[in-house]
Amino acid sequence: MVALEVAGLRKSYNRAGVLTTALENVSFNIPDRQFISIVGPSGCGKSTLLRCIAGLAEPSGGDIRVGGQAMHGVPDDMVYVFQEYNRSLFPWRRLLGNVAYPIESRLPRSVSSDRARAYIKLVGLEGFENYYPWELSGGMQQRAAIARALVTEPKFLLMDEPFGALDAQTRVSLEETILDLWSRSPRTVIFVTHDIDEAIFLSDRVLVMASRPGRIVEDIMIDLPRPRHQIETKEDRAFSDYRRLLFGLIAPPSASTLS
Ligand SMILES: Nc1ncnc2c1ncn2[C@@H]1O[C@H](COP(=O)(O)OP(=O)(O)OP(=O)(O)O)[C@@H](O)[C@H]1O
Repeated sequence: MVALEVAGLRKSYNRAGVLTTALENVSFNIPDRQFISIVGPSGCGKSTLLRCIAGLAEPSGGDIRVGGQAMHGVPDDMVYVFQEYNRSLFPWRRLLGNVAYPIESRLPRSVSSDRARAYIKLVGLEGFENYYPWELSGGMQQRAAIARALVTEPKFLLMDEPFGALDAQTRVSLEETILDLWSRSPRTVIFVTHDIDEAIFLSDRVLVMASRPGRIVEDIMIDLPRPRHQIETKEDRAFSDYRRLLFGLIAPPSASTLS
């Protein structure tokens, strides 16, 4: 079943009379529960595309349909995880209060608290329920932001460079966590990243964008077995073939000819 349809999407920004076409004629469908990454050079419109899908930016043209329905405003069953984890948590709330926040007004307190504790455990933060965000490391804060996104059990998880500000080791560990969460409860994920290896490692499919205007130039199915492993998967010959293909599509010609 198609979870999301994007057809002829266009988005332009008018800033002080200067018109920037961030997206031009972007079209694709995402089946239910697919894990899809969007890669492309800086400024090609990845975040703009994600923001339009999330209802955070108004398209200038084209259609976005969620579950077959035209989208109006911010869809209920979609959550967004940003790169800036330190700005997405409430500093005055402890971890448990932060994670329970999206569900506490619509569920009895004991239910929301139990569910928040379950997600805190799933992201590996059990024992830290009473800590404030500023008492947690960057990786732990991003885990908390992921728990808070998932506690609503959304159909769609949208992530914009969620691990971009983390060190390499923390990033690897969070990639494992996201794959583990997704395998337990597959949902439609749209994941924006600059990192080609990360996109291949996580995804069922990678959309490649190019700039000026922002558009999709390639749509690649990633046919690697799951579960995936940091060592075995990345040593797979097919992984390096995808890597070479994507690098050639994204890197400027001078970089791809360097030896
Ligand atoms: N609010 C805005 N007002 C004006 N122009 C904008 C705005 N947001 C984005 N743009 C422009 O739209 C284009 C696409 O930007 P966008 O942030 O979507 O790209 P990106 O691929 O996510 O970039 P990066 O990888 O560097 O985060 C860029 O030229 C950018 O300058």
